[in-house]
Amino acid sequence: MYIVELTEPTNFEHSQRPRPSPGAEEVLVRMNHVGICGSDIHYFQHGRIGEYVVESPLILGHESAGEVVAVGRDVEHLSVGDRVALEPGVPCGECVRCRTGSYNLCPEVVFMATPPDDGAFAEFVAWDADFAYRLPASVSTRAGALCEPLSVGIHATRRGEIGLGDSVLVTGAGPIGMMVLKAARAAGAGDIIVSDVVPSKLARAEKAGATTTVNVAEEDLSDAVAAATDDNGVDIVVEASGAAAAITSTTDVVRRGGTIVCIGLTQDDDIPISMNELVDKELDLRGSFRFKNTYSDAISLLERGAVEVEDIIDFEMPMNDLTAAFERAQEPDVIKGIVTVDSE
Ligand SMILES: NC(=O)c1ccc[n+]([C@@H]2O[C@H](COP(=O)([O-])OP(=O)(O)OC[C@H]3O[C@@H](n4cnc5c(N)ncnc54)[C@H](O)[C@@H]3O)[C@@H](O)[C@H]2O)c1
Ligand SMILES: C[C@@H](O)[C@H](N)C(=O)O
Repeated sequence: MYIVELTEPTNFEHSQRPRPSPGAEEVLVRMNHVGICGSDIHYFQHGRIGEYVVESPLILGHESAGEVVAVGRDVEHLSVGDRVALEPGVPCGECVRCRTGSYNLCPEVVFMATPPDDGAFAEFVAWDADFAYRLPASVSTRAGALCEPLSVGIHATRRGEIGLGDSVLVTGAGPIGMMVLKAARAAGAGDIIVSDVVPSKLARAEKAGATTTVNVAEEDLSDAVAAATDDNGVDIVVEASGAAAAITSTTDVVRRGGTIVCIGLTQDDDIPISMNELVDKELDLRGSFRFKNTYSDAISLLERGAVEVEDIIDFEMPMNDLTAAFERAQEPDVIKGIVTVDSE
């Protein structure tokens, strides 16, 4: 089968590998669409993210969907021909985190495109059938691939307990911030303010339902949030930029008794947060890591038309042009690039 591997920073090699056979509890999926995520780009540029280092050739890509072409003997809920979205992390199922319902925190998880685990820029992927979700006829494999970032948005929305009428600030209108915006809207949030530094992204956030947008390169975030909330601050801030300034501002722009959810990962771990505001305003500060139990809900939201995801896509390019696709995905206006997987 045709695969593309990252062999060293900025170098993809196109090659062939034997087609895998599905294990008893696996399905073999012929990939159709794979999204390019910021973490793929980071591995492509630097060959590492923190302690995760690409030490041997690695297949990137973890936002994926395709068609089942073979099923293992113990798989009953999927059949050849089903179109599926693949949840990219398969937890061990046995550790205390898995057994207590937080499988997204399993330290033994096999997560696509996180060294040493291969991802989905491959013609075929054999995957645990419990983490392959059938797509209804109305949901494309393009949208199925985007169930992954949508899942990040759903999980953060749940971490923030965002509900009916809540006012929300989402910092960052990249793919993750856009998915938080969409999940928060679907959860019934009221005013949703979105900040970024790229005007075209803010325009797209507005089109996707942001009630206020703030270009923090030109406007003061605190002033803009105060103006939009009668000086109260928002009920919930979801930090989805990883930018130090945005992280530091969270305690200022949230209301007394409000909640801050941090999704953004940063290059610099040493970012100031006001402890006095945290205590005096009695804030809840919560991390949000990947997702759990989100895929079925993501697919249901898509099927019912409660959430649209394809509007974040800027371009689609074939896997045999993967380097060009990764270069294009780094352009400042781009939110999401999708790769179509064909035989070479
Ligand atoms: N916790 C998780 O499970 C998880 C999952 C995926 C991504 N992430 C992290 O979430 C963050 C967002 O991911 P992404 O793929 O959307 O990244 P991205 O880089 O595509 O988007 C970040 C956006 O933030 C904007 N930005 C820059 N400075 C800003 C500022 N001061 N205020 C507001 N916006 C600003 C950028 O212009 C960009 O549009 C990254 O840090 C990523 O590593 C975390
Ligand atoms: C969750 C996923 O999108 C993220 N890039 C990760 O590797 O954790």
